[in-house]
Amino acid sequence: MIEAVGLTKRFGAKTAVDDLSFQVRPGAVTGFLGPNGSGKSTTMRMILGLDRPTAGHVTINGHPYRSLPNAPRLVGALLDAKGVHGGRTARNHLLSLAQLAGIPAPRVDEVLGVVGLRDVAKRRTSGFSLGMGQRLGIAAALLGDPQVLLFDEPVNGLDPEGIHWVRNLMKMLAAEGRTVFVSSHLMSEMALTADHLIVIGRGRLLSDMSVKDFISANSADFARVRVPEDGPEDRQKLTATLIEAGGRVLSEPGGALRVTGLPLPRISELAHGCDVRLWELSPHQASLEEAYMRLTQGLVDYRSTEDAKEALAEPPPLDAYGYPLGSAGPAPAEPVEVPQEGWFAPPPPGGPGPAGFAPPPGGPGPAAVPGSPSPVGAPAASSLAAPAAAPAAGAPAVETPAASSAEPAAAPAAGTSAAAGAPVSRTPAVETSSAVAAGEQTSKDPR
Ligand SMILES: Nc1ncnc2c1ncn2[C@@H]1O[C@H](COP(=O)(O)OP(=O)(O)OP(=O)(O)O)[C@@H](O)[C@H]1O
Repeated sequence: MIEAVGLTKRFGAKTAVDDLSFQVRPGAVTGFLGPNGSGKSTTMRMILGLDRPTAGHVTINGHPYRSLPNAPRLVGALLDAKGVHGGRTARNHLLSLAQLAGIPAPRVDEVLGVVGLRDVAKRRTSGFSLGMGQRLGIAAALLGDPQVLLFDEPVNGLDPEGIHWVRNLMKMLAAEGRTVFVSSHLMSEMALTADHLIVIGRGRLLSDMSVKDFISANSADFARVRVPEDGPEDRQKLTATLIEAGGRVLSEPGGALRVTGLPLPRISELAHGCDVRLWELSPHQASLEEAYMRLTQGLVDYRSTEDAKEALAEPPPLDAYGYPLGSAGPAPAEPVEVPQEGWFAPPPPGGPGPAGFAPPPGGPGPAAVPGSPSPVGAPAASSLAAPAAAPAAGAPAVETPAASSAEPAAAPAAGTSAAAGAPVSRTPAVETSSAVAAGEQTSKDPR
């Protein structure tokens, strides 16, 4: 089990990880989600002893990584698939890691087979594609047959077959009782792979719950209602009736109505009562992506300039459910259009989130992006506070090499699977432990 308590990391004035406490339990795949720059990699690096926490601590099976007896056999990690020495063959790369960790050579061939790289085992890694590099990184993580596995964006660059393979691998590792902690930006993939989610935003914990609970806590189920296309007046009549009965009605691009607040049988009765035929009445649940976007949309640091322009728009006044005022007004009413971003999720019943699910202090909280429904009282136009075009300006001084040397001098057992994920051998001549920490330290984009 991985346990973080009050974990905090500051880089100069920048707080990358802020008082984070969570547990990652064995026997499940735990997804680690958060917008770009929210502190996922930094958290993983602290778990692996590659960054020293400014405050708090994190342990694996009760010990800090650096105090673990036989760490390479207990913990495996993929942090940066590009962190391999391009002049070496895949097999030699793994062999060197295995030797450093006291792992017998036959295991190298075994993991090469597991990740599907046996045929290219004798090729130099400099010629590897992104996907092949990912597979090699995963092989390195698996080398010690560890009980605890960390993967930072493992499906990056993989083709659909590769993504499917990683999904099954993660599930299989968890089913064997291992602790699997995996970060990803691919929500659809996370929805299929993870059992549990830890979501952070600007370094702070936003959510720690099962995927199912996360979706229902951050979005509402809705009914899709479709009337015959030749009856616009029927659509209007039904909309007015549904709103009058207490429903919330949004209009989807294809002409269907998205209804929340009324159970399906009630919608059916109301339609019958106002003599409107239905072509569709179906229950729907928001996707993980929609629920995630709803939770984190106010906490995104880096946004496209188009979105930034959008942020200049005045948000519409909203009612207590987070819908634009007027959508629940007296009949006749036109349904309000579903926002077109493609990720709109209706807010959960009763407010912006579950009890105890508070947005970080000072943060805009969920649903604060103008143009999309948000709960009353949520600070608006938060993205103005974090201009997309100037991430570097907002970033504090990147930790200098001198400052980096304040990091633990000895990296976690070089040659462990964890170190394998780091650029251990980026420079052929420099393969010392401290090079691992220093190399990783500077490998991040100075965002
Ligand atoms: N060595 C460093 N020096 C200064 N700032 C850093 C350093 N490493 C990370 N940061 C900053 O800390 C914040 C968190 O970065 P981190 O890489 O942990 O985020 P992330 O969630 O992994 O992002 P992504 O999803 O883009 O990989 C960012 O603002 C980043 O710029």
